[in-house]
This record gives sequence, structure tokens and C-alpha cells, in this order.
Amino acid sequence: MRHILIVDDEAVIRGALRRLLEREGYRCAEAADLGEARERCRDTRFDLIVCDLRLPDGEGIDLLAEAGETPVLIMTSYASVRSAVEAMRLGAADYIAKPFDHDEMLMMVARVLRQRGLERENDHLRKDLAQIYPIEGMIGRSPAMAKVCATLAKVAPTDTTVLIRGESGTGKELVARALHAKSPRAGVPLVSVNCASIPETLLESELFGHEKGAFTGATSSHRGLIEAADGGTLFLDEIGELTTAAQSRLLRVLQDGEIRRVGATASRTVDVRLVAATHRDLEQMVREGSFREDLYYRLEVMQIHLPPLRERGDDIPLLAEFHLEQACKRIKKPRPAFTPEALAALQRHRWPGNVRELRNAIERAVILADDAITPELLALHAAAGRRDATGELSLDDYFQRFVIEHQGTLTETELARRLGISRKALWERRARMGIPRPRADSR
Ligand SMILES: Nc1ncnc2c1ncn2[C@@H]1O[C@H](COP(=O)(O)OP(=O)(O)OP(=O)(O)O)[C@@H](O)[C@H]1O
Repeated sequence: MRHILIVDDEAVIRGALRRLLEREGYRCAEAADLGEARERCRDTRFDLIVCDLRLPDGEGIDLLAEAGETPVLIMTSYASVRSAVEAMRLGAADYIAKPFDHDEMLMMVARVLRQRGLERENDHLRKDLAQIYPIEGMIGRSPAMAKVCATLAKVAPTDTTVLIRGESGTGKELVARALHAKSPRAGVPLVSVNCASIPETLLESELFGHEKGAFTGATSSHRGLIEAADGGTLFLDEIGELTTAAQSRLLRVLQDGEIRRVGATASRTVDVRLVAATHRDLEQMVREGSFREDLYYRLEVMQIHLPPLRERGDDIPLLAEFHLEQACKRIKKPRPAFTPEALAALQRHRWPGNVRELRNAIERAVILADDAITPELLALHAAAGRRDATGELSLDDYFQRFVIEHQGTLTETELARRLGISRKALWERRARMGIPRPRADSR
């Protein structure tokens, strides 16, 4: 029961207010002046103090210090509304002019109590969230994710090169952003480059820049992305896709802090912290000779492994709730609930596209849902990857999986390019395999 202290020197007003509030289910205590009020505050923690502005031994606002976190509602006569406004500036929760009618007083009391309750709840939530999820937007309490967070917290403030490994959609970019955000370089931009999205022929000049006349079409000199990250962090996603020539240039940047633009004779100094990511087996690439061993050794010193979602068990419902809330905010829809069957389906699914697949499935379901998210709306069966007897995905399965995972976020041209086929071939294979295309308006 909410406990309210009424402070007024007029016994009639105190009594009337007490009866009014008690009828509404509040518990009340009374004080006739500041001295008595202070005494009561020492013994009891009230939920609200309703206090007259003018009291025989001082002003109601003098009680604010003793009140601490307890909200104070000031009562005042019309003549002194200005002082009441001043009282609010000093920290009173609100004021009400005397004489007030009963409904007005009850509404005001309820509003102040509700507001203070919400503030406390938010404070607790913020504290809880900061304790549970030390990295903003990164959800997960499984032991594997706790390890990721612990490593992240330790390496973020340093300049060490970090290699983030994990399947597609496990959150590698999210970790790269967190590494930057929690580093002393946070004030300088993070330059994020997906090496797989730049055609091989342009890769070197895009990353390292070029001088005028370095190649046909180089009509002016051009600063590369690495120079653009000077003083900040460079995130190279899909580092396994770098050409051997680009790998050599990158090694030089890491070893000597020097960059040479394509076609330049002299080097420039740059200060970048490298965060790289890959889902490829770099060790195998080193053995095959497609990835430089010396570059590999520079990268592997500090690694963060992101586990696939299917190995994070208990994180799935947490992530589902988080992305449900985010999707509703984005789409501006009231939050539907998961049916128990939908939650079970989420737990059972293999998640070949990891958190990205989960996020997309939920967003799609939110768009379609009325008041509940059912397994049908999640449509998870379509994305399940089948494996052959050796546990490897067949090429067709890989194709299907890749298209389903990425078609919501990539353009058709980009999708075809990442698969290494023409748009026409993409269209034909999709039709042959019966993979539905997302509607243009759900992109
Ligand atoms: N732990 C997490 N908590 C909340 N959201 C997450 C988490 N991990 C990933 N996500 C979300 O999943 C999506 C994919 O994450 P991200 O782009 O970081 O993956 P990735 O591993 O870099 O993928 P790719 O290898 O395909 O580039 C993003 O929307 C991201 O916000």
C-alpha cells in the first residue's frame, strides 16, 4: 500500500485530505509543520509527500532535502503560484493550487506516483541491462557469449589487431563496432569495408588509394579507405577475399604503419587499428597458398570466436524478444507475443543464417502478424539447410541457404555477384528450386 505524508498546518485540511486519500486505498500520516514532517521522514520511507508551501516554521520546499527520492507535491494558494513554480524548479514533483477539487487531487497524486514508479523501474532496467549486456545491442548470456564479451572488454581499449571469426550472421560486424566504440579511437570514424563486395580489379586502389595515371582511367589521385580510417579503426570484413597483392600491401601497413598508394613511389604513414573478420578457414587457405602466412600470424594473435546460433541454446529466446521489440519499433506496430509453439519452433530450428536469419524471420512475422506470432508466420522450415551424409552442405543447399539468408538485404545484382553467377542464372536457379522472392515492399 502506498504511504503518503500530508503536511499542512490546518488540521481541517489535513483531515479532509487524509479521508480522501484513505478512501482511495492509500495509507496516510500527518504532520503540522516542517519540524514534525522531518521527524516523520527520519522514521519512515514515504512514497509521496503532499506538503503546503507556507508552513509556520518555513517553506514546504525546505523539505526537499529530507525527502530524498520521495516525490514532493506542493499545495499552494493561487496567490503564490509563482513560488510553487519556483518549488518545481528546485525539485518538487508538481504543485496543485488551493482550493482543489477532489478528483484533481487524486489524479495528481496518482500521476506523480506512477511517474516516480516508472523512473525507478527504468533506472533498475538500465542497471540490469548494463550488468547483463555490457555491450549495447549485443544480446546473449550463454557461456560462449560471456567469453566473447569478456575478451572484447579486455582488448577493445588496446591497439591490438583483432580477428573475428564466425559463420555468416553471427554478429562479427557488431563486435567490430563494439571494439571501436569502446576504444580511445571512438571519436574518429570506423571505416567498414567488405572485401568481398569490391571487384578484384578495384580492390587495391579502393583500399590503398592511387596516384594520377597509375592505371588507365586514373585521371586524378585518390585517397583509399585505409587512409580514410587514419586515427581510427579499419574493419575489413571477409579478409579472406583479399588478393595476394592486397595482402602484401596490408602487411606493410600493419608492420610499418606505412601505406603506398597504387602507382606511388613514396609511402605515407597511417595510424589505423585493424579489426578483421572472416567465415573462411584461413589456416586451410594458408596451406593452399592463397593466404599469406606472415599476414595470418599477424592476425591470429587475438581472435574472437562467435559461436553459431544453434550452439547458443538459451540465447535464442532472449534474442527473439530483443529483435521482436526492435522490429516493432522500426515498423511502428504494437508488440505481438510469440505463441508457445512459435517459441518451440525457434528453439528447434538449426539457424543456418544465424542471428541475421532470426532477425529477418522475426521482422517478416511482425509485418504479417495481427496479435500473435505463430510458427507459420516465422516460416522457418524453408530456411533449414539439409546436410548430406558427410555433414557437408551440397552446392544446391548452399545456394538455397545463401539466397534465403541474403535476399532480404542484398540487391539482385549484389546477390548474383556474391554467388559468382549472372543475374539471369540466379533467376533461373531460383525458379528451378522454387525459392520464393521477397516482395519488393518487404525489403
Ligand atoms: N548478439 C547479438 N545480439 C543482438 N543482435 C545481434 C547479435 N549478433 C548479431 N546480431 C544481429 O544480427 C545481424 C547480423 O549481424 P552482423 O552483420 O554483425 O553479422 P556478421 O557475422 O558480420 O555477418 P556477415 O559475415 O554475413 O557479414 C545484425 O542485424 C546484428 O545486429
